[in-house]
Amino acid sequence: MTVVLKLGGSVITDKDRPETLDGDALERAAAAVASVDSDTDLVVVHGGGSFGHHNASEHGVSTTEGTHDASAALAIHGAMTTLNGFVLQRLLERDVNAVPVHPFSVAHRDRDGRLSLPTGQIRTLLAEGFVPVLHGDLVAHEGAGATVVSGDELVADLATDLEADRVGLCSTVPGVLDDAERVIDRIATYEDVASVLGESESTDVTGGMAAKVRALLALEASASIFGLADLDAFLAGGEPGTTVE
Ligand SMILES: Nc1ncnc2c1ncn2[C@@H]1O[C@H](COP(=O)(O)OP(=O)(O)OP(=O)(O)O)[C@@H](O)[C@H]1O
Ligand SMILES: C=C(C)CCOP(=O)(O)O
Repeated sequence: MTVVLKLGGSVITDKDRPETLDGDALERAAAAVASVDSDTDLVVVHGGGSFGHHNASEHGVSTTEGTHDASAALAIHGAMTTLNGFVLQRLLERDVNAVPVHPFSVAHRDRDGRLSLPTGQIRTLLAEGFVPVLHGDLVAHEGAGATVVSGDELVADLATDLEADRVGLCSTVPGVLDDAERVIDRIATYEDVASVLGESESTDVTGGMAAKVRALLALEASASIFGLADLDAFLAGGEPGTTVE
């Protein structure tokens, strides 16, 4: 069983305060990840939250607007590796065999923005009993310098390439909400939800919920979007929150 799990940056950080961790939430997420049985091949991806988005926004960098300035690139990538260090540390404290995989070092986009993410190292790490931990990052982008890649995009690529059985996005909301703030149970087409989908309420250069749903609709496997309270339920095999088919 292969599971790809994204821990939303908005969950594990305080998204409104630059470079501030939500230690309690990260602790809860780490405890949930530690409960996954060792037969499961688990890949964790985390987003940026208040690490990465603020830096990217300050430098005018997004998934389509790039930079050729190495110090800007280092500021954005550095914020993400700092957060990655905190995530790894919390996972290791819970005896999760977590190791980092930094997309900036391995992935790239072509001129049309199409992402290539090699997965040989991830497959090998999984086979050797590790839990690879990737994160939203910068990637080399032909003709644009370096642009942002969101954790959601990485999840979609990984899920396809690794033929994941289950895909989960743990966010700060309990699922995709309708205009009465109720969790929508299932989404089959973008048109079903286009009118209620918005961007993130905080600084977010990668498109918030709308981009998430688009990325998940493109997948073969069905995927769940849920809140931290439902992370245990998802990892235990349930389908909490919103299922994107
Ligand atoms: N219809 C909707 N239902 C739920 N959330 C929505 C909706 N429309 C917009 N949003 C926004 O999308 C946000 C979730 O997307 P966001 O990208 O911030 O989450 P994340 O993946 O957890 O964080 P990050 O991108 O930092 O990793 C919610 O906090 C909310 O502000
Ligand atoms: C802003 C950067 C560098 C990464 C964003 O990743 P996301 O939070 O998954 O959208």
